[in-house]
Amino acid sequence: MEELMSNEHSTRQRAPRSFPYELRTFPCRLVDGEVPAEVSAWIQAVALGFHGDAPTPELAKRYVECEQADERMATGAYLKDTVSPAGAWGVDYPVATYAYHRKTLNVGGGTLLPVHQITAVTVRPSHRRRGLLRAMMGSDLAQAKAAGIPVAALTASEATIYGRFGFGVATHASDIEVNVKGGLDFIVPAAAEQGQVEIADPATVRDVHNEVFAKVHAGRYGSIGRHDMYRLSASGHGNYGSMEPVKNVRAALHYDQHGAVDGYVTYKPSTDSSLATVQIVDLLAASDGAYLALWKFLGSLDLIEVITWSMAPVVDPLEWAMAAKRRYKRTSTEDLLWLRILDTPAALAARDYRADGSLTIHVGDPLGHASGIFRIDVIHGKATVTRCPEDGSVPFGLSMGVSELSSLYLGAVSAQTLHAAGRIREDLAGTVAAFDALFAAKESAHCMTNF
Ligand SMILES: CC(=O)SCCNC(=O)CCNC(=O)[C@H](O)C(C)(C)COP(=O)(O)OP(=O)(O)OC[C@H]1O[C@@H](n2cnc3c(N)ncnc32)[C@H](O)[C@@H]1OP(=O)(O)O
Repeated sequence: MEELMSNEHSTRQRAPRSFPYELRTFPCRLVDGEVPAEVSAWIQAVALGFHGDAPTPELAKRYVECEQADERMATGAYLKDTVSPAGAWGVDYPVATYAYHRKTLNVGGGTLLPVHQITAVTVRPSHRRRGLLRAMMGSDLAQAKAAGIPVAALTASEATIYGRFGFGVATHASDIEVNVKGGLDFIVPAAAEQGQVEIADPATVRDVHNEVFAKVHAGRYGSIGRHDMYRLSASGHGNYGSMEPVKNVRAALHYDQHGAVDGYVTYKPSTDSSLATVQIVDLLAASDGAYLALWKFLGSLDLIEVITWSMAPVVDPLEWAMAAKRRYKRTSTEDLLWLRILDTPAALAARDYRADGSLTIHVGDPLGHASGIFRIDVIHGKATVTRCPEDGSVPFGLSMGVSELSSLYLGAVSAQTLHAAGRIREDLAGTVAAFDALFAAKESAHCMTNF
């Protein structure tokens, strides 16, 4: 709390610094079937920032085909009123990149909330720490707010960058290793025997991906939309580094009792282990039965001792379904989805609530978008959120920053824990407990999408 307040203070006090850049935003799309020069230079700058290979023109074209399906908008920061030294990249190459696409976030109760997904953030090493990220983020969040988008989201390369802009960790994912030597036994075998699992060509996963993901996304609290490249990377048909099919990716589909595909797993042999290890590339399941059946299938792979997965849910039914719980090892758990509330009343009203009640909170936001005093009244699980005057006439029970509210939003952490961490202040006794009772989620949020 103190830190958030001091951030707010330091933002206001920041001395003006020279900013010899111009920000330009443009759609990432083909024109007359070709990659425009501006988009091509932007793609090269992104690859530089993430230490990737320089994309060939063919590869760049495939990227853009995906990105235009997402209606992705790119921003570049360009040096103005100058020329580049001889031999260096010209001023047509952006010194910083940033992009967004807009999809939806499952906030419970069947609601898919519009969300502004930020990605491809890079700053050229020779221009870092001069305020380029701050400038791009500030202008983009303001435009997303003005466009009526209630929440922004990203997945972060480093955990220390985005809190200052109001983002908070909203979901986690675990790296797991499941020992399947001799097969996987389940406490209730029938739970893993629903529907049918059969091997398929990975190209089939590429083709059914969007349909299967839509089913999973609609039912999975915390799920965020996937960009078009996902159907390629999930099926081993390409990624931002290459569009060459990965030859050792295998696939199995799950069919429900009506024969409809409602899940799949893609997997490949792991390269970094002496054990007979298989690594899950992607696993989607629209029902608990499909999920366990796909794991039972993985357990039946002969010659394999260990299955690894880097996107397992933090609360994983598999762990509790297995006869030998100790054969499930969670090797690490990290933040995955970061959210940033832009419109507090809209975001809080969209959420699903399990209990009724009322409370009033104060939210601080260094960028101003989400700040204010808000009264939350939940009746029959639906919230009405009212902005209150900030003239001292309305008492509030809790004070927090927008980063904290964004972490509380889907239940990644409780108010009690953030209070114990010194990050929220209880202004009226009992409000921390009241907040947790009101915001308790019926399940643990899980996001299956890295972007
Ligand atoms: C959503 C995504 O795309 S995640 C991928 C992010 N990109 C990368 O990791 C690629 C490599 N890194 C970079 O390109 C750059 O270093 C960036 C984008 C992380 C930062 O860009 P910069 O232009 O240097 O940041 P900028 O000068 O605007 O700094 C803004 C603030 O963030 C802080 N900051 C910037 N980078 C970091 C970092 N890696 N760790 C901690 N703090 C950081 C700065 O100190 C500054 O703080 P202040 O304004 O509170 O004083």
